[in-house]
Amino acid sequence: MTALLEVRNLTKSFGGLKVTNHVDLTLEPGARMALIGPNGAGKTTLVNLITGALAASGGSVRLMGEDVSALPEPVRAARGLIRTFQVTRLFGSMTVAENLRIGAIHRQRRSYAILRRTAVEQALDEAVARVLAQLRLTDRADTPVARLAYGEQRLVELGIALVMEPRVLLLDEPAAGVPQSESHIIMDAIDDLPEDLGVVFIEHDMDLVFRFATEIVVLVSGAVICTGTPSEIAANEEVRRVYFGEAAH
Ligand SMILES: Nc1ncnc2c1ncn2[C@@H]1O[C@H](COP(=O)(O)OP(=O)(O)OP(=O)(O)O)[C@@H](O)[C@H]1O
Repeated sequence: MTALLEVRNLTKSFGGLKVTNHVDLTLEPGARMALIGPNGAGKTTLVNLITGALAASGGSVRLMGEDVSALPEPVRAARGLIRTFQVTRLFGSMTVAENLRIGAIHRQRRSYAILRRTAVEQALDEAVARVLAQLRLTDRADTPVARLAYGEQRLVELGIALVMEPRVLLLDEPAAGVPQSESHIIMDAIDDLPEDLGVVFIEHDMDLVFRFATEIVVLVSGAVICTGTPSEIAANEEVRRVYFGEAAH
C-alpha cells in the first residue's frame, strides 16, 4: 500500500540554526499521528515544510506516492494536503455555513469546473451540509461565528479544512485555547474522521495525545528522537528523560 505521506530527510536551516534536522515520517491511511516536543522543537516549522508554506533546505515530501517537494502550497492543498492553524482564522461576522462555503469554493475550483452553475451551487450546499452534519454543527449553520464559544469556533476551523476534502490533514494545536472540559469535543471530531484520511496533529496536552494518537513522533531540537505507538513512547526511557523531564536512573 502506498503511504499517504512520506517525508524523507527533510531539513531546514535559518541562518546557522538547523530547525529541522533530517526528518523522516511515514503516514498511512487512518493514522492519527501526534507530533510532540518541547517549545521550539520545530513542530510548526515541520508542518510548514510539509505544506510548502516554507521552502525546505533539503529532503523530499511525497503525497500518495507523488513527489510534491517542488510544488507551491496552493497546489499541494489542491492535491489534498490541508492544514489548520494554531490561532483561528475565521470571518467572525459571517455565519458558520458562510465560512464553510469559502472552503468549499476553494475545493470547487479544483473539481467542479465542468459543472453547470446550478449544479455547482448545489454541490457547494451539499458539501457544506455534509460537514455541518459530520461536526454536529447543523443547528449552528446560520449563527455568526463570533457568537460561538471558542471550542465551536475551532470546530468550524476544522470544518473549513474538511470541506476542502483532505487526504492528509495537518492540525496545529487543534484544541489550543479551548477550555480543557471541552477539548474532547474537538478531539472526538478528529477521531471520527473517515478511515482513509491521515491526520498529523501538534498537541501539548499529553492526555489528549495519549487518548487519540495511534502513533507519536517526538521531536527535539528539530530531530525525531523517537517514533512509536503511545505505549511504546510511554515506556521509552529517552523520551521520559528528554521530554517529560524525568531524572535518569
Ligand atoms: N522564520 C524564522 N526565522 C528564524 N528562526 C525561526 C523562524 N521560525 C522558527 N524559527 C525558530 O525555529 C525553531 C523552531 O520553531 P517552531 O515554531 O517550529 O517550534 P515549535 O516546536 O512549533 O514550538 P511551539 O511548541 O512553541 O509552537 C525555534 O528556535 C524558532 O525560534
